[in-house]
Order: sequence, then structure tokens, then C-alpha cells
Amino acid sequence: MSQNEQQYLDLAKTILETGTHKSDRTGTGTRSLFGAQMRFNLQEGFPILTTKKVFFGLIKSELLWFLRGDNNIRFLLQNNNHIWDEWAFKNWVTSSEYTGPDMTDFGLRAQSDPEFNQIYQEQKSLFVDKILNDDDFMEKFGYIGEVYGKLWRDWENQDPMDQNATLHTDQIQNLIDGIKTTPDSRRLIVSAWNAGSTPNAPLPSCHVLSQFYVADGKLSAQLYQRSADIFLGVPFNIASYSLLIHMIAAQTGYAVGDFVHTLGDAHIYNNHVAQIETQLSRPMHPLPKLWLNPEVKSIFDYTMDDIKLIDYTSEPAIKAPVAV
Ligand SMILES: Nc1nc(=O)c2c([nH]1)NC[C@@H]1CN(c3ccc(C(=O)N[C@@H](CCC(=O)O)C(=O)O)cc3)CN21
Ligand SMILES: O=c1ccn([C@H]2C[C@H](O)[C@@H](COP(=O)(O)O)O2)c(=O)[nH]1
Repeated sequence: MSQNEQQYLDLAKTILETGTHKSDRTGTGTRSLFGAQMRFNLQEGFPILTTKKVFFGLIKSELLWFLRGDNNIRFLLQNNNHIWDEWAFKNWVTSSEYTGPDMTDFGLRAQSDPEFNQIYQEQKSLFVDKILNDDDFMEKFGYIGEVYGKLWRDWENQDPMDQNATLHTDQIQNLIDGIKTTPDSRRLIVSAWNAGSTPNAPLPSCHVLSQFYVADGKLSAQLYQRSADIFLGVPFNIASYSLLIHMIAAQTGYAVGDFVHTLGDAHIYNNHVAQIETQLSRPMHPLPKLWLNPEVKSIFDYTMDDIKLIDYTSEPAIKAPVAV
């Protein structure tokens, strides 16, 4: 039995049983707990859930997208990954250039009104087609703002020594260099929260700050996640950061240690309760292993085919609506 997965199931159960009923930005309603921590020992196996199928391809393409420094959804769409569509779509339908059917509150209305849902799905697939095929449209409406990828690879700020110069910081390259040259450092930090610009993004970064740590020949990391959708987002976040630790460990010559996952507002949406109860009633399977192509010599050169899960068996996927 995997202690790694058990912690997730225990946290979900605690939130179901003791969480505060709390309204939220999306209008869905949640049960919420403030402050929680899980620790995944990456030596135990790769911590992807086995009590439901988690689509690892989506996790890989999202992480490669962050590592490209990309904050335009075209790359995701090219990889058949639609997990960010709604937030770029929201920008489009609230812009003055959108003249189609009214999309106010599309996330909630699509769940309760089948007729509207059909119109919404049509508009979304037109949007996706245009992001993929129309460069001008993609440049205007494909971006999700100053979050993750952009801040990881190209954090811009004014040079304090020269008013007319802008500094560009590659936090991931600095992190790799830092781990190689000063592994004892307590400053191995990646931030995805620029207080000036991030709050204006369609969805301000949820995984806000991570710290890396080297001891006993092993690389660990801790993530502070300000807001955590326990059923849909957190399984992705656990696998994504675990994959990132493996990739950075491979590039810096360390074994993998722990992924420590610290959550702020940890919530289960009211329309995920039945799904999580189903999941809690299921058996666990042994955790898979991760394979990374050892020929890859830079963190920025991994492709989809260089990353594989070995022996992933799980219970079937469970569908749930995402709160927009
Ligand atoms: N409410 C909410 N929860 C999130 O987890 C979340 C957001 N919003 N907004 C931005 C990103 C996008 N993320 C998402 C979005 C959707 C799924 C999702 O629907 N996952 C399905 C599979 C989807 C598919 O096959 O395309 C799942 O079963 O895991 C997961 C993560 C994580 N984030
Ligand atoms: O990586 C992610 C991204 C998003 N989420 C969830 C957490 C919340 O349910 C929403 C964001 O809503 P806010 O009102 O901005 O907090 O998305 C996640 O769990 N993981």
C-alpha cells in the first residue's frame, strides 16, 4: 500500500468530514480547510494517483510548456491538452472583439443548461481552432498572463541601477546553476507570483513558490500552493512537481528525495463530492516508476517521448466539471 497516495486520500476525507462550507469566486461552493501538508517520498515510486486514472500526457505537456517559458495555450493545444482552454476563452469572450452569443458565466451555465452547453462547446471549439490556425488571433487571445512559464523563464524587472534597462531573469537556469554550485544554499527559490502583474492574470498562479533542497545526495522540493482544488488540480500538481524534481535531479546528478506539498485553501468543490466519495471507496495499486531519457543533457531539451511512466495501473478515470 502506498503511504504517498494514502496521505492524499486522508486529506480528502478530512476535508469532506471537517471542511468549512465556504463560497468561492466561481460560484460553485466548496468545503475548505486552511493549511495542510503532504510529504511524498519519491524513492517509494512515482506519486501519481492509482485510485483514479490521471492523464500523465497532460501533466508532461503542461510542465514542458512551463519550462519553455510559454504562456500561450497554442503549444498545449498542439499537444491535445485542453486543461487551460477556459481561462484563455474567458479573455476572448469578455473582449470587445467578441460578437458571438452571450457567454456570461459560461462555466456555471454550461453545467445546468444543456442547450447553452451546446452553444458554448461550439464557441469554444471555434476559439481553439483559431488559436491553432490564426497567428494574429493567437497573439491576441492565446495568452494567460504573467504566470508560471513566463515568470519561471523570463521574469522582467527594471534594473535598479539603470532606469532605462530591463532585467530578464531565468529562474530555472539560476536554480540549476545554484544546485550545482551551492547545493547547501537556502535560497534555491522559484517564485511564480509577481505582485505587480500576476493578480491581473485570467487565473493568478496557484503554485506560487517552490524551494529546492539538497541533502544526503538527494534533491527535494517544497511547494506552497495558495489554492488547491483537491479533486482535479492537486493530482496534477503532485505529479507535475514530482516530475520536475526528477528532471532537475537528473540534470544536476542527484537522486530524488521528497516532494513536500503545502496547501493554503485546500478545497473540495460541492460538485466533486460524489466523485471523491467514489474514489475513496476504491483500492490502491502499486505506484509506477518514472523513466527519463538519460541522453537528454539540458532541462530545456526534454520532449514528450523522453518522459515515460512504467507500469502505471489504476482504477478508471472519474469525470468532474472544472470550476471556472
Ligand atoms: N477550478 C480549477 N481547478 C484546477 O485544478 C485548475 C483550474 N481551475 N484552472 C487552471 C488549471 C487547469 N487545471 C486543470 C484543469 C482541468 C483538469 C481536468 O479536467 N482534468 C481531468 C481530465 C481532463 C481531460 O481529459 O482533458 C481529470 O480527470 O483529471 C485538470 C487540471 C488545473 N487548474
Ligand atoms: O495548478 C492549479 C491551478 C489551479 N488550481 C485550482 C485551485 C482553485 O480551485 C482554482 C483557482 O481559483 P482561485 O479563485 O484563483 O483560487 O484553481 C489548482 O488546484 N491547481
